[in-house]
Amino acid sequence: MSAQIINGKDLAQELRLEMKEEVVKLKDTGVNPNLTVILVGDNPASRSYVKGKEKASAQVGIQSEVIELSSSVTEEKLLEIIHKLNEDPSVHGILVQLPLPDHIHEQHIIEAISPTKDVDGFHPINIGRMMTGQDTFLPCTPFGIITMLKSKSIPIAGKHVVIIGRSNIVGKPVGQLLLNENATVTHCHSRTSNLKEYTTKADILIVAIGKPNIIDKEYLKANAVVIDVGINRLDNGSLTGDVDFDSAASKASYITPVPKGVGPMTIAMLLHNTIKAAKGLT
Ligand SMILES: Nc1nc(=O)c2c([nH]1)NC[C@@H]1CN(c3ccc(C(=O)N[C@@H](CCC(=O)O)C(=O)O)cc3)C=[N+]21
Repeated sequence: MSAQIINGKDLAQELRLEMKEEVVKLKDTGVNPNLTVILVGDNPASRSYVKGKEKASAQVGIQSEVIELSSSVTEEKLLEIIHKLNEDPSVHGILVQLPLPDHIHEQHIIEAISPTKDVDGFHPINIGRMMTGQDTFLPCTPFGIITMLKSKSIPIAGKHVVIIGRSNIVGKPVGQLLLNENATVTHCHSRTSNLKEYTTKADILIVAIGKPNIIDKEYLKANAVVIDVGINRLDNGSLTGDVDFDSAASKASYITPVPKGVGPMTIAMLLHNTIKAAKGLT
């Protein structure tokens, strides 16, 4: 193995310690940062992510509330709850855990959250601000990825970044953020023909496919930086990424593991956004 591991768990811990001090100062000014999470239904994965958010919030002194709703809740009822939270000055950040049940239109929910409390960075206003390079809430996973690259002083400007995946929460925004950092960005996806032709030209490869261990060293250029955004739960209960870690690590210069990679950074950036919201900065 030759690659250096970018440990997101350790970096997230460092960031939480810094944020903890910031929260102490905020509290001295009479502001108690609050993140309210809405969890609909009882998908075990969603529940476990929400637990992670609660634990991380507690560590930095952010008050977190979880509103649990039955999977049969109506869209109307969910919208009503969001409107109340929008009006509540003690709530700084609102996060509706995705995915939602099929009878609820995700986009209606995302657009109902006040852009000033949208700590996920999913509201079209905040996406538009991100696209035009303005200060706003950045989507947590892309923001976490950029923070990991910067933590190792990995150059971005002028580098060729290839992204596999085009979701609204990872693939599209991470490309935009890296473009803002002056990278040359290529987006690949399920309809890309001859994927390897692109990935083997990547200085930085970001993998967000959702299939366990499918990207190995054959897809890499020598000394590439590999960021694995996949979170796949295997039948034996273990968690694995989209990248075949051992194979890729033998050829890459830097690589993120799963677990302890991008996941914990996503949560750290959510806390960052909540503090930003509590300061009233957007
Ligand atoms: N509105 C919304 N915002 C989200 O940010 C959001 C969401 N919905 N829905 C689900 C996805 C997924 N997600 C993760 C966050 C942390 C870990 C994480 O910390 N993972 C640990 C392992 C956790 C474990 O062991 O289960 C790790 O990779 O080391 C994973 C996944 C946030 N999401």
